[in-house]
Amino acid sequence: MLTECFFGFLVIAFTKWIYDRLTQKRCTVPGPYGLPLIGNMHQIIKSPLPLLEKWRKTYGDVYKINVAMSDVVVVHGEAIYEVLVTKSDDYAGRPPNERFGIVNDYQDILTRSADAQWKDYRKIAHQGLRQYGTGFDRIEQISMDEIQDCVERFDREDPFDPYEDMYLTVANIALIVLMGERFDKNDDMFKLTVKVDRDSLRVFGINCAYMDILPWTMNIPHESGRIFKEARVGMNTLKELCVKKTKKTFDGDNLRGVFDAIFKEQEKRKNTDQPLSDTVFKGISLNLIIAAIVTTSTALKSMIAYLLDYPDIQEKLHKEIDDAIGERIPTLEDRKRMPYTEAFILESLRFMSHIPFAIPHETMVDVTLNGYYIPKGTQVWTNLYSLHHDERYFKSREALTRSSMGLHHDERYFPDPWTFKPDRFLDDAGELIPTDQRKLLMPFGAGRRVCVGEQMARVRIFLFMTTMLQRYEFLPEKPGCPPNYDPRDGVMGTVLKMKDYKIRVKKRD
Ligand code: HEM
Repeated sequence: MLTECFFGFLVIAFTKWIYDRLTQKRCTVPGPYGLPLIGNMHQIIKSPLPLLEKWRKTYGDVYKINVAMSDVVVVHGEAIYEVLVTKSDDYAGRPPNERFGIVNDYQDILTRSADAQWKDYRKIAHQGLRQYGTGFDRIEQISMDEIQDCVERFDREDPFDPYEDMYLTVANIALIVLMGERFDKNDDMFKLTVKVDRDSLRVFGINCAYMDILPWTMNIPHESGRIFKEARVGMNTLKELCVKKTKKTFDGDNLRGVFDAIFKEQEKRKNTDQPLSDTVFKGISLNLIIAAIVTTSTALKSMIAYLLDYPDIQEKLHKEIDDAIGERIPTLEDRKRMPYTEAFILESLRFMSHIPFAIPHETMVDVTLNGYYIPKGTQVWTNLYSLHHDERYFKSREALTRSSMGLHHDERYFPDPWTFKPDRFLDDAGELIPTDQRKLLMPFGAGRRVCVGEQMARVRIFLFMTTMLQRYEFLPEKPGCPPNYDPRDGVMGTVLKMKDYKIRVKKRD
């Protein structure tokens, strides 16, 4: 029966493929040939980053591959700026793939194409996050307690892997910010959050992309199918729990976190012509949880690794912290007076580019990009990883500034985009170069679909890093042997991570 279904599916899929090719106005973007049905999927599953770079060199900044029977236009270089920023509206769709559907049936921010509802969902999330940024002093206090506890646990003699501790701390901080509550690591809510986060990472990785064309494989008993099922059940339970718990304990005079702010908005909209349904509330809640944890914790993991190889950079960070903060607890206000630390964070986000292709976009109308015709409904990947290591822009501060201002950018300097160099984001006076001069740095994406949690992530990273560096000097497990933090050797899943490593710490006087 299973075999018959499979062959039945192949015949239908093949007929559709032929039909599409004969009837549609074709995308004129060039690209490598793939196999029937699976396209180039078998090639990119193994190590997509170097392969996409190879194709860029062959076909140019805009080329087409085929993944799971869909054309995917891959964009590199400054064309990314056109896709994400200058013609943002035209590219602000999301492909309606099967895996996206399990998040909340497209009734959420992350997976929904840009329409009036999506705009409204983003507004609701922003309102909540903004209130947190300005109003919730208590949250800052509890988050800092959580970070301090984590940093306290680093006080060990033996070498240790800092990641798990940081990951759990970031997860708890996300829950504090969103729900206004600090959870015990053994609390069911906390354990479920961590499980959903880890399962979704596996489900949305490139090696589960085949489920988009073979959705029935989600239901057959095999390893990925099992994870998929667990992820779906976990997500449903978690979002249900978040909304139920928020409503049950809500006190309008004492907003505890972002979900309270969203619930308040829901109450306000009751009996209006724009109500906020529980389904959407759940979708937004789940988005904010799953997007917040692994991104921020993997970023912290790489940041510590760079310090181990660059004692001089670590020394500059220590000095800035000593001068600007001293021994008191770091605060958000300190960021303004700490350009070197900010440059270090920007360079770290550039260097690893943790979400290498952003999240897939889709064209909302027929478009022309670099002279090629791309029909409405085509999937588009913006290769931020490649952009952030593109020698045309990241070889020197001058090149970055010039290209960001739209001036010529094709001179060849010595290649150093693979060198970790916070100074590239500082001017001659040691101040952070203005945002409009680093437009091609887009670790959070840009334009209409820019990351909703950018500010929250940057604040968390700043507070975490300054608290750790205030207390310790970070050293490699074996003197003179820092871990391999080269992104080209990173582990590629939904996010790009470096491999695990151990550190030693020395308490600072
Ligand atoms: C270092 C941490 C983070 C990085 C590097 C990061 C990066 C990104 C990127 C590249 C995108 C895709 C943009 C696009 O589709 O073009 C994105 C989207 C998103 N991020 Fe983040 N993110 C981080 C942290 C967070 C946090 C803390 C939250 C929530 C509190 C969050 C919530 C979201 C949401 C909801 C979207 C979807 C936006 C949309 O589809 O309109 N992210 N992020």
